[in-house]
Amino acid sequence: MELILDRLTKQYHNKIAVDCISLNLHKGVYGLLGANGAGKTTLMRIICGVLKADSGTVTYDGVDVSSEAYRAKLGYLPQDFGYYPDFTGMDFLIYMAALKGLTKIQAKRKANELLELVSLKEEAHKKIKKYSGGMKQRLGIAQALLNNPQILILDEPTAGLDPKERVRFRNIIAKIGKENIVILSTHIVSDIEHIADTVLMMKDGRLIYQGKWQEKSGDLEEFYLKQFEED
Ligand SMILES: Nc1ncnc2c1ncn2[C@@H]1O[C@H](COP(=O)(O)OP(=O)(O)OP(=O)(O)O)[C@@H](O)[C@H]1O
Repeated sequence: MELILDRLTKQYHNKIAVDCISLNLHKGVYGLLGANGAGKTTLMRIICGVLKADSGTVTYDGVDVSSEAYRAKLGYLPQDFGYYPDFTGMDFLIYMAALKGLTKIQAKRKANELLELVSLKEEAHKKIKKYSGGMKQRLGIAQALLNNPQILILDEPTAGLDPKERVRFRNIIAKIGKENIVILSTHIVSDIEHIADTVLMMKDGRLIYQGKWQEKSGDLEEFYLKQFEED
């Protein structure tokens, strides 16, 4: 299980959003930290194959990001995920499962299993427009897991969650990260300091820090703020 980013670069007009990023990722939770505009979304969209890099490659166990085989291993929750407000959580998952090629029976079984995982079983037959922000995010994670992905990409998944929802969310991610590669982006240090096995920090399109973060390394928030002090 190895995801390799090799010298990824992406430029918009005269702005370099991702600047020669190389990384080797294995099983575990990666917390991608960076201020607004650091390039997190651009990088994640490249890893998902939604956006093509100007140069560089993304491969998973040797399979290129542009291939169907790669996509089959990928789960993605974008920043602005479009839900269908009049669908129930269950209908939505079954619909998304059909789009991903599951049969009706598979879809039903998987939807039930995932609703359980994200603690939405009781709300499964409620319309999404009645869901709280946290419930929607959990449903978003569930849809990203429909194809049993080995790579799970979550773009700012904790935005707008209350503290209780954050804890619940962390527990779900920690569980998934035991067996898979999970990359989640945020600009909130406390979202990742307790669950990320590896901290990645981006600034101006570059990776300025990568590594484990433990108590003895000091205060992550302090370190993070220091990187942005001159701004
Ligand atoms: N489609 C685009 N056209 C032009 N510039 C863009 C485009 N998308 C992103 N950018 C610029 O590229 C840089 C990186 O943006 P990106 O969205 O990847 O950052 P981010 O770290 O995800 O920020 P945020 O947390 O605000 O989403 C920013 O300066 C942004 O303005």
